[in-house]
Amino acid sequence: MEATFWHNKWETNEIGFHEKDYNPGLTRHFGGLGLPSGSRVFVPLCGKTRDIHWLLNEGFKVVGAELSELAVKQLFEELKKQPAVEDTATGKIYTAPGIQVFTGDIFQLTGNSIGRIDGIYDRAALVALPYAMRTGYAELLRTITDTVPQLVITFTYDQNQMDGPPFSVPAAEIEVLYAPFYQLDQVQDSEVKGGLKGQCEAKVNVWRLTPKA
Ligand SMILES: C[S@@+](CC[C@H](N)C(=O)[O-])C[C@H]1O[C@@H](n2cnc3c(N)ncnc32)[C@H](O)[C@@H]1O
Repeated sequence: MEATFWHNKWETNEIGFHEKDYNPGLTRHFGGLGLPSGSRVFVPLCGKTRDIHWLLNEGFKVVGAELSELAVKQLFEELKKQPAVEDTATGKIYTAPGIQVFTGDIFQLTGNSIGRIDGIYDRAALVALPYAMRTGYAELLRTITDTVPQLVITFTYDQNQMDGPPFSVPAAEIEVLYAPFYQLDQVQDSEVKGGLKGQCEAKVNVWRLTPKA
């Protein structure tokens, strides 16, 4: 998707992807990554997800990446945290105790810029990207985080019935993207109640990715 697509979504408040409650896949399965409290968790394409509140409450440190500065401002307001804002060549960095969010295109990030990462939480990030971008995205995550454990939440549905985002990312694609580097465990495979966007039958899948030794 073009950046303008997402900026427009935030400006018009068409953010149906934003969940009011913590994602059940996160609360049920994040512990399975085995990350100790205090670990730095990368949340790519983070929007203003409430899941960041949960991670912080659980004692994790959060590093986010988000294109829309409007989303990032709302995130900090809702967290009731006053950020320090630093201007860099690739975008602004919002920082407050326990959290740092990089605004701008995630593909501009490097391992040096984000620092050490211990785990990744991907909800509505991989599935937000069209097929042509997903290989580059998976490679980017591995490169800038040194192949750390991930919890990845995806949807599967008949892509002929509906356009993304969110896109359908079937198990076979998860295997192509991640199996060379990770042991894959599908820890949840459940129906989306009422269908995706109320339009088509879909499943929500939660994947635990454990780095291969
Ligand atoms: C479907 S939303 C999911 C947001 C969040 N993960 C959640 O669960 O609510 C995808 C988000 O990715 C952001 N985004 C899209 N392309 C991006 C890019 N290239 N770099 C950084 N953020 C991007 C959008 O602005 C949007 O907030």
